[in-house]
Amino acid sequence: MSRRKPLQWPTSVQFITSPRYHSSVPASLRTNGAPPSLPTHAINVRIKPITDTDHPACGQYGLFTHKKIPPRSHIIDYIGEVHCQERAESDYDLSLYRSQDGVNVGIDARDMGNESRFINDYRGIQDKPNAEFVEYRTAGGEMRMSIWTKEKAIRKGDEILVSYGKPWWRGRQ
Ligand SMILES: C[S@@+](CC[C@H](N)C(=O)[O-])C[C@H]1O[C@@H](n2cnc3c(N)ncnc32)[C@H](O)[C@@H]1O
Repeated sequence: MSRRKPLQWPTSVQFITSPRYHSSVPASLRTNGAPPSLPTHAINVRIKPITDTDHPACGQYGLFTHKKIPPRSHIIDYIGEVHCQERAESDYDLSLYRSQDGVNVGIDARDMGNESRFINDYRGIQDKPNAEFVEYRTAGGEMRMSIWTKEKAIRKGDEILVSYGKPWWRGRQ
């Protein structure tokens, strides 16, 4: 489905609404073209610049709710370039899965992605994350990473915050 670019979308990043496969991904690990079972985009979120000087990502962007999102609800899929490379230099790369034959598959939203690439880590902002990553498989068998609210609703206007995990931060020390 084609969609208009969200407000605040950076010109240097391609806005995409379905995963792109890098040539490093073997055909056996690619989509079979079946549609996703969950929407890959979110209508209840907005990308906003962070101007609060107490926020550790001040000067960057974050993703905020535009409407209250109930507990245990799908917010958005993490969409980007699916690859089987080492991309330690990308701050937008997350691990999707490790195949049975030991191939690591990642999703890198540095150069292309959707609104989910603006979700910050909770550290230094809130006591705990209000959202979490959840892996799932589409009806066609394609692995996806999605972001869901946790046990509490996220209020309208709040920043969506996940945990990137300790290894992510260790890799940047
Ligand atoms: C996936 S991006 C998140 C979106 C980013 N803020 C932006 O505007 O593009 C990850 C980067 O956001 C920043 N970031 C996210 N959470 C942070 C936090 N809790 N403290 C400091 N920086 C954070 C770091 O620069 C990190 O490399």
